[in-house]
Amino acid sequence: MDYRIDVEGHGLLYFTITRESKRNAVNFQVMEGLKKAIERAKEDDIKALVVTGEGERAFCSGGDLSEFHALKTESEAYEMLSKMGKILYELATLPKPTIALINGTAVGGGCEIATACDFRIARRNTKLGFIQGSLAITTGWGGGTLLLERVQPSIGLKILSEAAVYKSDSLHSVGFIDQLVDHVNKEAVEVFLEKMSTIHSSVLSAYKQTIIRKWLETNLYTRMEQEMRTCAILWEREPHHEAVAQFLNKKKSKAK
Ligand SMILES: CC[C@@H](C(=O)O)C(=O)SCCNC(=O)CCNC(=O)[C@H](O)C(C)(C)COP(=O)(O)OP(=O)(O)OC[C@H]1O[C@@H](n2cnc3c(N)ncnc32)[C@H](O)[C@@H]1OP(=O)(O)O
Repeated sequence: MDYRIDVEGHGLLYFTITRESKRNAVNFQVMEGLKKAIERAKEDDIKALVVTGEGERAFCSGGDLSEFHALKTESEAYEMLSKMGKILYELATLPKPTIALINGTAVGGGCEIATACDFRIARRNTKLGFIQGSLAITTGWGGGTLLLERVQPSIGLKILSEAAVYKSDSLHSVGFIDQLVDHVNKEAVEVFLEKMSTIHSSVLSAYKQTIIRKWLETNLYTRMEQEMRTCAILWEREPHHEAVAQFLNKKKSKAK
């Protein structure tokens, strides 16, 4: 199984990607798992959903390039991108607090998953980057649109356009990371939620609904879907296939 769903004390539901050797890259099984976790999190006994990755090296390295490299055309790419895009929209609009517990490197779609959560707790000095630009594509799971909802637009646009890898500390200073910690563990989540957990869940849900209402009025899903379409167009083009081949060839030459 490429993921785990655990319910911890205090009604916290943890979704963990368990593909440490692949830096917790997202394949179709992980997508299905995240969808299940979101459905489970809607039940009354769950107060908050936490998304994380197994091990200390990576939170998530984005889409599994060895698996998704087989998708060549715009429509093949759109099918995959929109599948995950819909899941990230569901995650963003879950009427309960959601937290990305960033235990290690988060790049590409890994940053999109983190952005779909309400809050981000990250290990100090961890690397994060919306690196899609370096693969000649844009964000494709709706995470670029969500980033522009989370941080000041000029900062979000700079982060997306540079396609660079930043330290968690610098993304904390621009408000993308909510809490830096030395040790990424369940205690860090409990400390972060300490005050919130004393508040009745109907109040937390009502506050979350205020942001969801704004997103409904500003057609968030339509904007995310436009991002998926744009990414699919770029995906089909040669520069993207060349960039992915370069990553996969590096892997082959490392193995020699
Ligand atoms: C597809 C959706 C799209 C979106 O809409 O957002 C994206 O997500 S695009 C972005 C895709 N992701 C990437 O380009 C990241 C690729 N990975 C890396 O740059 C690095 O692996 C890392 C994440 C910075 C970690 O570096 P390091 O700790 O040095 O590990 P290795 O590079 O040696 O990787 C170990 C192992 O894991 C495999 N791996 C890592 N990331 C992916 C991935 N995204 N897809 C598939 N496989 C991945 C890597 O190939 C190594 O495998 P082995 O050689 O078999 O050990």
